[in-house]
Formats: sequence, C-alpha cells, structure tokens
Amino acid sequence: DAPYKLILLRHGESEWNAKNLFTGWVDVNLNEKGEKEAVRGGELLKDADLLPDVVHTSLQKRAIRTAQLALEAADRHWIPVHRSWRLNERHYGALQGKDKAQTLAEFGEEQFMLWRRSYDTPPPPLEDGTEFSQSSDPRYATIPPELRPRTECLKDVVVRMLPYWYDGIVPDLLTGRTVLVAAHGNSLRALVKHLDGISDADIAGLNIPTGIPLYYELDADFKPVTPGGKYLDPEAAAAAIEAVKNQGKKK
Ligand SMILES: Cc1ccc(S(=O)(=O)Nc2cc3c(c(O)c2O)C(=O)c2ccccc2C3=O)cc1
Repeated sequence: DAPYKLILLRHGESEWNAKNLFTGWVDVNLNEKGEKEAVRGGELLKDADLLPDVVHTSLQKRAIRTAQLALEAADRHWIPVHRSWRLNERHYGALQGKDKAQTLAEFGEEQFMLWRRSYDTPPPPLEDGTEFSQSSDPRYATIPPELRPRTECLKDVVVRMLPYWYDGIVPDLLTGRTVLVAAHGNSLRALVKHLDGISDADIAGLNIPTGIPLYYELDADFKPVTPGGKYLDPEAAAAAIEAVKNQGKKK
C-alpha cells in the first residue's frame, strides 16, 4: 500500500460555535458535544485499526483536547505530541468575538459576502490589547512580533501553515510513522488545498466535517492516492457536508 499515512481530524463543536461567534485565535474550549465528537473520532480510528504514531496539533485547547480525547479512545495515550501556532485556526481579525448579526450590522452585507468567498481578502486587523486580541498571550511570545497575525485571509493561513507541513509533519511521514493532525477548519483546509491541488477559487467552498477522521494515503511524491482522501465514516461525512452547504444558503 501507499508509503505515507496521514489522518486529519477537525475539532468538534466549541462553546462559541454553538453561539455562532467568529472564534479564530480566541482560545475557547470544546463543549460537551465537541468532546463526544472527539471520542467518536478516536473510536473510528481504533475500529479502522488506523493507529497514529505521532500527533501534531495547534496551540489552541479545542484542538489539543480533541487530540487527547481521540488518542484516549484509540488507546494511544503514549504517542508524542507536537504543537505549533502554524496549525492554529485562521485569525479572524476584528471579527473575533462577533456574531453574524453584528458583522452584518457593522460591515454590511456586500462586504460580508465578499469576505466569505474571498481567498486573499482579510477582515480588518484586531488592535493589540483589545478584548479578543492575543497580543499579550504567553504562548505566542516566541513568534517574532512582526510575524504575529492580527488578521488573516485563507492565503495567509496557507503561507504560514506550509513551513510546518514541510519541516514538522513530512519528516515524521518519511520515517514511516502514521501521523494524526488534529486542527481547525481553515488550517486543515489549507493543508487539503496543498495536498489535493485545489484552486484559490474552489477552496472557500470546501468544508471538512468535524470529528470524522479524514484518511490520506500519500504516494512517494506525497500525492493523495485517492483525491480528497477517505472519511472513516463516509455516510456521516456526506450528511455533514450537505448540511453545511444548505446552512450557508440559509438567508
Ligand atoms: C460566526 C458566523 C458568522 C456567519 C456565518 S455564515 O452562516 O454567514 N457563513 C459563513 C460566514 C463567513 C465565512 C464562512 O466560511 C461562512 O461559512 C468566512 O469564511 C468568513 C471569512 C472572513 C470574514 C467573514 C466570513 C464570514 O462571514 C457563520 C458563522
């Protein structure tokens, strides 16, 4: 079979997802539903006998705890964990902490729709020292201040994530390890865009369901043997993708 085994797992529902707030770099926790999704993800790995040898997560507790809960469910508590800001969710800038209504009211429908579909248009930057800013968060102290994002578009996420793919994850794959990446909707979108060669125009439309492991077998050139990978629960994944598509259409 293919030389490299990569599993992607998007964290489950968080306290702010349930309130439909832009979260980004705000470090909110999983809610109970999200915890259950993480456990189920681990059970799916165990049932498929797809046991990770190493896991990579972001610096955000909703991804860190998703990894922990999934590993416990797969009885792989002991494997090494590497954490990087480069796997963090996309920074939503001045939208962090706002809900859909506030965003529409503040920026108008047209700007909202433009942001939603765009690949390279970031929201306004979030001012250092404001309520939902991470400017004084110790976990980012090691990032040179000029590199620290205050807002991001999807293109920015691809640019800051890829160095970690090449320097942090690929070496583990090259040593024959099965790698689990437990991260966020947009950081995983960035990785899938790179792996499957998805266009700038199409990537905004790609949704990765939460809590269902997405398994990629990569060939010697790190190309997916099956484009788009395989979800370990295809029916649940198809239903979740359909639901998000309809939710997006809802006025
Ligand atoms: C917090 C929240 C607001 C709006 C929605 S939505 O139902 O309108 N769908 C939606 C909206 C957006 C987005 C989105 O993916 C989405 O499904 C974005 O990606 C986005 C990126 C940068 C600025 C704004 C947006 C954005 O408004 C979902 C969640």
